Amino acid sequence: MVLIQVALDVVELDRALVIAKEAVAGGADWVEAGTPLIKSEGMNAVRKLKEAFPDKTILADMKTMDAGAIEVEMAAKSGAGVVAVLGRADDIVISESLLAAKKYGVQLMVDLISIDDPAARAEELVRLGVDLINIHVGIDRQMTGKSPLEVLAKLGSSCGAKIAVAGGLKPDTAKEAVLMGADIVIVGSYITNSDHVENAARAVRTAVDGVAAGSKTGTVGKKTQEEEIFEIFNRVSSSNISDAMHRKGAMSGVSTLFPGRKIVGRAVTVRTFGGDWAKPVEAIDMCGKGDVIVIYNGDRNIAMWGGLATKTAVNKKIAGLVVDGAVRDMDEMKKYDLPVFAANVVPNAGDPKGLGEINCEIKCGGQLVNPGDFIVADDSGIVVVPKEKAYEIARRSEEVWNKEKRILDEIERGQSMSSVLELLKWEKQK
Ligand SMILES: O=C([C@H](O)CO)[C@H](O)[C@H](O)COP(=O)(O)O
Repeated sequence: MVLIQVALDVVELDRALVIAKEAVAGGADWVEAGTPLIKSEGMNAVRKLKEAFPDKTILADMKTMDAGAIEVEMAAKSGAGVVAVLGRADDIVISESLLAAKKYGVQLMVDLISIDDPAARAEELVRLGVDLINIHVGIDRQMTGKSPLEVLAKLGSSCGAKIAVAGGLKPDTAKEAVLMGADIVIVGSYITNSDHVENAARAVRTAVDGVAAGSKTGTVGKKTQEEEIFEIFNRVSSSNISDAMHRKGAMSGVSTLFPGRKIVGRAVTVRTFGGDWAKPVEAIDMCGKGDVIVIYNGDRNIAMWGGLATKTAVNKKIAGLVVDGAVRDMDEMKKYDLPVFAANVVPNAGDPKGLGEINCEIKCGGQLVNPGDFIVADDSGIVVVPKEKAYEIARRSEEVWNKEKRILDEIERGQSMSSVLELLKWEKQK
């Protein structure tokens, strides 16, 4: 039977115990004290998990790089049945860890996270006596689109050890991993950030067991990164994205004119001056469906956009308009289905002189915007996501969104925000 290991990558022990209970109820076999939990709570996390689940295998994800014997001993004596060390550690560390594992009657899992040639390292590890290897793509690399299935595919049919797979797995990709030979699927955030942990664990269990029962399975429908970016940005908020960008990227002094309307799209940039509306209007013709016109006007007291331009933009199915400047004809714009974000609304407009340019780097709301950058704008504000980082930021903002959903769930269950987040414990030490 394929095993499901729930990875408790949370820092609060109380939350970890609650999540573990629900995950086990949903079908998880092994319970992992994740590295963040171990760093936060030490071996107490392993002890408490073993106390709570005496019949379950507890894995301590130590990510050991040195002093393997001591770390394996520590985890084993605390109740771990499996201890995870890093495959990047020296062979002597692996050998010492294996000796300690045998001495204390526990299994050793060796994690191939960030290994350049996983197939070659797996062979070396098997020669050292390792019999459980984790094909793992870490959280940060996942944000750049890397998948453990790609690594698993390179490993070939068998490397002579049992194979665990970890790294952003969900029911469909867990199923793929089993189809590709995985013996253990390790699932963290899909389960731990779910607002219904038991159901999430059960979805993985059903997917995995379905393969064992020979259920038909197609390959995972691979969305393009662009499709994933749009799907995520349409779901998360500008606040989530700002958090994912460590509070970078948010415009100032520009806000929505029509509350409740959201923009997600790629920027067509325009630089113009003092209300000159020639380039802004010409830019409409250069937009594709779903693009966002982003304008720097340099003067917030003379309009360079109004009702006629808005109607033209709607005809072109443009996603929205963001203006570091003024617009006018609110009465007309209200009739059209175009989200508009601006710095000011005035009745006076400039002339079509043709100064400025289209699709150059501009500053809008204090933020640099380049053609093709992603713009996400909602009632909380406007964030600019550089096109070259868009996939990573989308995935990170999805993580933020998932975590907030989980915290909200606990607040809805009656806990206070400060207790859920253990604020007093994590305040900067005085
Ligand atoms: O080991 C892990 C990661 O390095 C954080 O410690 C995770 O447990 C592992 O990646 C599984 O978690 P997800 O990737 O969130 O499924």
